[in-house]
Amino acid sequence: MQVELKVLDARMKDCLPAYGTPGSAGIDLRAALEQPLTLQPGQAELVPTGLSMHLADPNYCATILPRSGLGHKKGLVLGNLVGLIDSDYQGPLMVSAWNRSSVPVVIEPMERIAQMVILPVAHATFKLVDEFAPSQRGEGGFGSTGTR
Ligand SMILES: O=c1ccn([C@H]2C[C@H](O)[C@@H](COP(=O)(O)OP(=O)(O)OP(=O)(O)O)O2)c(=O)[nH]1
Ligand SMILES: [Mg+2]
Repeated sequence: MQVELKVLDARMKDCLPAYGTPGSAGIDLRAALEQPLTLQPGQAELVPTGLSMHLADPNYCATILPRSGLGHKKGLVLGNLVGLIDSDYQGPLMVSAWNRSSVPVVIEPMERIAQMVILPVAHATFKLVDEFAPSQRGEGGFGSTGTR
């Protein structure tokens, strides 16, 4: 699919979003910062990506996810846990960077801090009923199947 993209920070022209390998699901997003940003333990800040994007097709959305290495090793994850980009959103793409670790984390300008995955979306309509057709699970949930 082709998606319209605007470069809001001229530095991004030299590193337009792209899949790292043919099999990559995510596109890394960079921090369009003027100077390094230090996040204290527990601190979250909105970091601009220097880009805006218009998916336009309501059958798709984009999600912003942590990068595994940063999330696991440094504790740099997302303040909203997962970012959801609506197909009609045209504003600046932002990353809520959250330092969930117990030591300060420094984000360098243009560092790849998160990744974006574009996903299909189903739009439901809801039909009110009094009873559901029986299913194997029924109302069991929240650990009802045990751990082994
Ligand atoms: O990590 C994120 C999450 C959201 N957005 C933008 C795109 C998205 O389409 C819009 C609204 O996001 P969402 O619906 O999750 O936030 P909300 O708090 O419900 O705001 P709104 O009332 O604007 O829908 O904000 C980002 O740039 N980065
Ligand atoms: Mg919303």
